[in-house]
Amino acid sequence: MESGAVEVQNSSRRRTVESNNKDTLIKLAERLPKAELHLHIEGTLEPELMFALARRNGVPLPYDDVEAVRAAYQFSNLQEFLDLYYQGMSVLQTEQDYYDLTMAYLQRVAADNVVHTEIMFDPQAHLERGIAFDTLFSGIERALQDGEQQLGISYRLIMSFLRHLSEESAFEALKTAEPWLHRIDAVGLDSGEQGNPPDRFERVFARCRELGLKLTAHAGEEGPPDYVWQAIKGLQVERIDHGNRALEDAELVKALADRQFTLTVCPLSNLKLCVVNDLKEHPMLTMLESGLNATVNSDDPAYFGGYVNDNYRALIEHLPITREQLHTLVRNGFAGSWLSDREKQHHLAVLDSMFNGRG
Ligand SMILES: Nc1ncnc2[nH]cnc12
Ligand SMILES: [Zn+2]
Repeated sequence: MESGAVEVQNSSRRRTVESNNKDTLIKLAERLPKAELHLHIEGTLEPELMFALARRNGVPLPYDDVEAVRAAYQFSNLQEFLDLYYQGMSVLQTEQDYYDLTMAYLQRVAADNVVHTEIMFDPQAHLERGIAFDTLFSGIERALQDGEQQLGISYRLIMSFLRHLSEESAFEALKTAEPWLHRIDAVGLDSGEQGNPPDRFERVFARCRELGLKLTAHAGEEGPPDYVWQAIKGLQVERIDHGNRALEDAELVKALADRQFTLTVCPLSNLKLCVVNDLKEHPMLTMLESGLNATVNSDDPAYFGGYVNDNYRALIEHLPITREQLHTLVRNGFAGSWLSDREKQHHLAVLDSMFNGRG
């Protein structure tokens, strides 16, 4: 055979081997037990449920059908998504609506082998529509309790403050939540990042710390590395949600790596919101190679086209990720969770044995 033809044959064989390896890795990722640490429950509202709840509650929707809703999910930045996200959640009115929303998410991720989830909810977005805290909280919590019993998915609850609103509004939400605080594990900070620096929320986060709540914040999704510094120094968070833009500041990367911060990274969200232009350019492997404890999460799966396994699959398809790196990512999910040390050790041991071929 001509040497050119041999080369073509070799390179096509190489591609087949690579794609077989990727398929094997995807199948492994799908069946591994996983933790999800970055999930907005309101972002799990699938168009079908949105329509069902709109009908149930007599809420008008500006769409003719579910296809029209899906077609509208084209975003060029975070704010364009947030506008539809806040509009979509207007169909949530009763305790049963919040239950149905949460249970649908749990049933969906049980199929992805998620065994632990730490979910965020945005109370201000519901309180300002006249929904009582008890209504939303009871529905979400009842589904989480049923999910734990029926599906074996453990959970933690994160109450998130909306950063486009004032710190005073965050304090009001905290006051409203007081009777339920012993059933809430952590607080977070989300919504439009640009122009809404973490510093503005230092006092409310200090108060939450005093109350014994754990702390996290979205930072470095669209906002500059300085917002990540503010989150770790000013708010004194224990985790960073997203953190992509931390990579622009070598000193910050070193600080996050030295202090073993967990970053809750969301690949399909990053693609949909144009934080990255192509998944081939996603910084996940750079994060791992820089010693950052990155994890894989879905953020708002109903809006971004995928749940946890879809995010793993997308990463494996687009990046030269190794089996060891997959192991690290799934491990980081449990290690960075707010499970007890004993629970973490249990999950990590199961995971390690699956990777070592004994699972
Ligand atoms: N990706 C995201 N960033 C900031 N706030 C959000 N609220 C829901 N999803 C969000
Ligand atoms: Zn988020």
